[in-house]
Amino acid sequence: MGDAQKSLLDKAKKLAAYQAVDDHVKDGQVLGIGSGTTAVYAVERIAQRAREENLNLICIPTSFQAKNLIISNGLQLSELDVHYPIDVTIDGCDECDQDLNVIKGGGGCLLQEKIVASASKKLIIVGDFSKESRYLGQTWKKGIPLEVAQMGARVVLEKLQKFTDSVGGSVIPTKVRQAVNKMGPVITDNGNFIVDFQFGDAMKTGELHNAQSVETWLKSIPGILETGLFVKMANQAYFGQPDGTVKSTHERILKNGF
Ligand SMILES: O=C[C@H](O)[C@H](O)[C@H](O)COP(=O)(O)O
Repeated sequence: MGDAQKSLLDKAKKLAAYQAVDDHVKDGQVLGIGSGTTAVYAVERIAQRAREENLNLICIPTSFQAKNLIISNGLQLSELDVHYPIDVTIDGCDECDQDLNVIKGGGGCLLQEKIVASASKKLIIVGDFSKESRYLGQTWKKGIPLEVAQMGARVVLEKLQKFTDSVGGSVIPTKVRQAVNKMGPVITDNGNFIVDFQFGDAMKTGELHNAQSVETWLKSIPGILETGLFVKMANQAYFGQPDGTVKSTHERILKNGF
C-alpha cells in the first residue's frame, strides 16, 4: 500500500471513530474500548471530550493494547468484574457486511473483544471505507481469525482443511498465523494461537449458508476457543469516506438481554 492510500485510510478511520464517539459517548458511562488502529482514534476522541467536557467515564479494555491506550490517555481503567454491563463499546473491524455481521481479529484480538461486546448494551463498529462489504469475504481475504488452544491446533487445522477440501478447496491454506519480528506463531494476549480459516467465497456461494451457521459450526469444534465472526452483535457501523464524510448505518435495537 502506498503512502497516499495509507494516509487516506487513516483519515477515514479517524473520521469514523470521532463521529461514533460524538454520537454515543455520554457522561457517566461505562465504555468498552476496542483494539486496532481505528480504536486508537476513538480513545483519542474520548480522552479529548473527557477533558473538555469534564466527563466521568469508566473504560474496560478489549486487549493489552486497549489497556495501554486507556492508561496513556489518562482515562479511568476498570474491568468487567468491577463494572458490568458496559453502556457502549466502540471497536474496529476487518470487514462488515450489509447485515452488520463483522469479521474481527486481524490484529489478533478477538476473544476479549467478543466478551466485552457481549457485555455491552451497544456495540458500535468503526472503520474506513475499505471495511464495508456486501458479504463477508468480499474484501477481507485473510480468513476468519480463530483463537485456538495451542495443544488443539493440529486437530482444528485437520477439521477445517477437511471442510475446505470438501467444498472445492481454497488456494490459500488455513494455517496458524505466524509472527512478524519474532520466529514462530503469534501468541494472543490470552496465550493461544490464531488460525486464519480460509473460507473463500463459501458464504457467498452458499456452502457456509450464512454467518450464523458458520459461527455455530466453528464453535462446535473443540479447541476453537473463540471466532472473529461477530454475528448480530453490532448495533451500528460508521465508515469514514475518501471525501471526508462519514457513512453510518441506522442504529438497530438488538434483543441482547439488556
Ligand atoms: O484484532 C484486531 C481487532 O479485531 C481490530 O479491531 C480489527 O482487526 C480492526 O483493526 P483496524 O482498526 O486496525 O483495522
